[in-house]
This record gives sequence, structure tokens and C-alpha cells, in this order.
Amino acid sequence: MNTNYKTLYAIGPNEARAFDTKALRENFLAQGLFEDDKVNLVCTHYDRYIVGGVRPISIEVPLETIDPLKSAYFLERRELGVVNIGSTGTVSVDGERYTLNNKEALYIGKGAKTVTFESNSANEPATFYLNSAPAHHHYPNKKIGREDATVLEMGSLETSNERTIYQLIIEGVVETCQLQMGITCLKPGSVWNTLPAHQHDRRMEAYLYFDVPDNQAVCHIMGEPNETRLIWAGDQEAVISPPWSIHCGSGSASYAFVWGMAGENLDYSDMDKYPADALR
Ligand SMILES: O=C[C@H](O)[C@@H](O)CC(=O)C(=O)O
Ligand SMILES: [Zn+2]
Repeated sequence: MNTNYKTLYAIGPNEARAFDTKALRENFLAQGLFEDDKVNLVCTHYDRYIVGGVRPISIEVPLETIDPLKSAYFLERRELGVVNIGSTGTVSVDGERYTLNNKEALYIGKGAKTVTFESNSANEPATFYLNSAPAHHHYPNKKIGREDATVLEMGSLETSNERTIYQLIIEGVVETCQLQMGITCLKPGSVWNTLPAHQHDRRMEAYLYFDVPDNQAVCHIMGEPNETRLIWAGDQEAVISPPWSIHCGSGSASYAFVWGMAGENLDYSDMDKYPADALR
């Protein structure tokens, strides 16, 4: 068994308001997702979303089913998004091989029985970030290369939030049941993500911060708009953002993050926005 998992129960705003730093980190921050030749999973009770990581080194690492799913195989009733934040690697799905370069993605539809992960070079391993949501319909597997992404240029240097959003697993590019995923890259000197902050009580979201330089960190802001809390996230650490929570953040240097979400609809632009001066 190469797989570890833990469960995060759903926390509401009334509980979160009383959390100290340790409780916030235990309930909303996923650390240590990427370990050599292992699959590490965090199973949340927000839309039953699962986030995980796998960094294959010396073996072809299989995606095994886990007890909480009570399914014969992992994707029996789920869909999966894979984003490679490392060097080139290959994901095999029922014998079909998909090579993913850095910042490329793969959508795997419900029903895929065998999924394995390998690096093209053990010295420069791939680092696969996984997001999975329940699915009740099969859509075809699809690789999304950098050229396939829908690209949005956002923000400005004046407001320190100039960034490029690469929508990878998104309506119009890939058909999914509820999964949406992409990558946001901050331009050098820009540090703020997602301002104005927003909330989508209809969909949960997870942010995996990566390409965070040594000795730097990202301060992720969560909570109700009038009752915010912060979580300091390091490189390759993920914040689970409950549906009721706003999300935005600032780094001590520029960085990138993978966002992924699932819930009520597939409308990326469906957000309730809160400008900085509306937050408390
Ligand atoms: O619901 C959408 C997500 O929170 C992110 O895509 C937002 C983001 O990457 C950004 O504005 O920087
Ligand atoms: Zn969002």
C-alpha cells in the first residue's frame, strides 16, 4: 500500500470564528502532500472533494482505492484532475499514456480502473497534484497542454496583483461533472491573489501554493468577509477553502498556485466579490 489518507470534516463559520492558529491549520491546511513514491490524500467533507499529491521517483505509483470511498477502484464514482507542478512525467489511464510537462493537466473521467504515475527522470521527478470530486457520468479523459488553456490576464502592478490565470479544466475546454482546475502565476513583484476577494457558497475550493521561493511564504486569507483569519502556507502546501469562506492572499514574494473547485455549477465567473475595503 503506497497510499495514506486523512479526513477533514466540514467546519462552519461559527466554529471557525473561535479557532486559534493551531486549529485553523489542522482543519484548513494540508502539508506534506508530496512524498517520494507515495500517494497522500486529504478527503474533505466539503462537496466530498479530495486533494492529494504524488511524487514518483523509483516506481510507477498506482492510485489505489481507499476505505472511505467503499468502491472497488478509486474512480468508480469519481472524476480526477491531475496537474503536474514538477518535471515531466507520465500518467497511465487503463493503459493509455499521457505525458505531462510542468503546468500541464489531465482530466480523467469516472470509470477509469487503473491510474498510475511515473516520472520521466528520477533525478528530476514529476510532482502530480490531484483533485477529485464525486461524479455520476463518464466524460472522456483529456490532456490539457499549456496551449490548450484559456488564459486570463488579471490585475496590475500598481495594485501588486498582476497575474495570469490559466484555466485548464474548465467548461469549453474539457467536459466534467463538477471539477474545475487551473493555475494562477503572479508576475514578478506582484504578490496579491484574487483581489477583490470572493466567495462562492455554491462551490468549495482548494489552493495549492507552489513555486514559493526559499524562506518565503504566502499568507492565505479565509473566513467570512467581516471576520477574516489568516493561514501562512509554505511551498507545495494546500489550503482547503470551505464554500462559505472568502479566499485571497498575499505572498512575501511572487509565487503560483493551483486552484480547484467543485459544487453547484461550472460557471467560473460565478463569484460574490468583496473589495479590500469591505473586509474585516
Ligand atoms: O474561483 C476562482 C478561484 O478562486 C481562482 O481562480 C482565482 C484566482 O486564481 C485569482 O483571481 O488569482
Ligand atoms: Zn474562488
